[in-house]
Amino acid sequence: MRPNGNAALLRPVLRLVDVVGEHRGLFVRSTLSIAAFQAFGALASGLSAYAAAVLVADPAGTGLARLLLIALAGAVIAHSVFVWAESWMSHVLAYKVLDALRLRLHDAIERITPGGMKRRRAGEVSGAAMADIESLEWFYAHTVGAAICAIAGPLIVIAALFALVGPAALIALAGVAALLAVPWLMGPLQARQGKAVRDELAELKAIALEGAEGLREMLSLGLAAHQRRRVLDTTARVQRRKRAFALRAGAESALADLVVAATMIAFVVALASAVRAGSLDPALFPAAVVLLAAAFAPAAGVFPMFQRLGEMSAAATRVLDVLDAPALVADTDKAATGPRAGAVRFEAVDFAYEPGTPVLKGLDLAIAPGEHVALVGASGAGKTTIAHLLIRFWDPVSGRIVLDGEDLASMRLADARERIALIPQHPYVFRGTIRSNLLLADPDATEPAMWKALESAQLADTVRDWPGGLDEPVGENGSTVSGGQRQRLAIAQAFLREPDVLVMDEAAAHLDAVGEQALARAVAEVQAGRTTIVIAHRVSTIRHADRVILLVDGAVAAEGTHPELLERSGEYRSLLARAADPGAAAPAVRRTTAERR
Ligand SMILES: Nc1ncnc2c1ncn2[C@@H]1O[C@H](COP(=O)(O)OP(=O)(O)OP(=O)(O)O)[C@@H](O)[C@H]1O
Repeated sequence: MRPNGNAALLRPVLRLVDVVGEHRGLFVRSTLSIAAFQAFGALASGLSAYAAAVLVADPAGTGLARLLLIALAGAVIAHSVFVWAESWMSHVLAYKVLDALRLRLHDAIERITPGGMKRRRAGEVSGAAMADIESLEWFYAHTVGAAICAIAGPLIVIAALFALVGPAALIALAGVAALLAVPWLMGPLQARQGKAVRDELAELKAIALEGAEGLREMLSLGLAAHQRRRVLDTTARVQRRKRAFALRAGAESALADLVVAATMIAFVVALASAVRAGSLDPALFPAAVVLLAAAFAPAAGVFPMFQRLGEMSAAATRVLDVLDAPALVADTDKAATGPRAGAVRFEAVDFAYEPGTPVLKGLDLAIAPGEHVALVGASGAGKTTIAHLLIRFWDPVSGRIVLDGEDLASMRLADARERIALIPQHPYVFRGTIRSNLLLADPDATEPAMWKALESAQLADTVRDWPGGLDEPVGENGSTVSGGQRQRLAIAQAFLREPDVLVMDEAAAHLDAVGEQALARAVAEVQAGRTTIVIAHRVSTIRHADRVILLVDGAVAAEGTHPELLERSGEYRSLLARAADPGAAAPAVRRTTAERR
């Protein structure tokens, strides 16, 4: 066992406990309700046993027996009322805790931007957002109160036992302490085994996902049998880990049962000798035994919490990992006030993703309002980086980017991203319909405005031909729309958003001739009257640009119109030659950023 194993497991869990503190009143009421129903439950058990003993001695049921039965009825009703109250309050609390945790996580994800996600797989983050938050909600809203009562409840019952039977109650105290010690001592082992199960399950999930996503490649490479073996081997490992976990959990339960039985026997023996010695009223004997069982009940209830402590700790660590991630770009409250023309200037911009590996080196670039610029350069030259700096996924290490005379880094993030829009190579299409995706760009867009945007994006005819029209479902991440349609849908969204500056990473993948023409027309429409920076992969786009900027190693190597560059720059000519004849290209030229990620 690692020293302080449980303390280390509890630390991340306790760091988030303030989500309950935000609703202290509700938490206290819910915990008091747990204590109350446990106390009334114990009282009802004790009273029924005592009443039974009294009735045995006085079958007519007069005097004390009648009083005891009335008190018993009262205790049972109070128990039920508090069970109901606790269930109601803990659900309200659960909802509020869930709300608070989701909000914190959402704010953190937004704050750290895709830049901060680079070492985190999207699945890990969404896992933290969904599954981890759900399990933490269970813990904070339903378990922390129960854990407090697991200590407080037995102490109250033992105090009552002490009043009834004297020092024999110390046996109960020792028994409850031993019962709580079982999961506490086993905690670190349980956490290690739980982690092993989760790791193997994650591996199995990844293999299964890979099998589904890479099915075509797997079949064409004849790897189906290999994939089946991987799934079976990992399943076997998962089962082995689960078996070890179950064996330990079973041993834990058996040990707990032994502790309860040993305590019970010692207690009964002690009470029996007290009755024999005449120091205990025999009528109290059954009630005391029943109360001992009632003292164990809340302590046993804390077992599931201990059994999930490792899981809770891992969940809290993953959530904290996201919450603690530093913001890569600082937001301000300052609303942009200046004119909105779409003039962009890079002033001596240096940028590096990793210290010591510069990507942009003293980049100077001035783009006039309404100008159409094509950014070209070999793979890795820094084109996508420029796009990402413009929408502030990162800020420059030094130098500045100026939009209409204002430093982008001092602008409110929401303003900057309203004024500069990015259409990536593979725009994300959200689950829903064409309409719901368009409404994301402008929630107030009217139907005619949506059709107009689709017309301009050369997508209206396609959407009209679909049976659902605007309400055609687009499947998960737009699985039912083609690459070209996806970009045109993003262009339609850009029409609805009306940004001052549009940055577009042109699709590098081969489109069919019709799709290519439609996309070119859509691009031409969306560029009209708007500053546009296109990361260009097609000579047709480059040819139509007002200015072509050739990037080499994060700096401008040449700029001018396409014919000018053809004439002046040997580097430009060889880049175009490589693009026209990919067979001759160095591998780096052909692999795009999207493919590398
Ligand atoms: N998130 C990142 N973390 C670390 N390095 C990165 C990251 N993104 C890009 N780079 C590196 O920065 C350099 C510039 O990349 P960038 O994506 O801007 O090039 P690019 O010109 O757009 O290339 P492509 O045409 O292949 O898309 C490359 O060396 C790349 O490996």
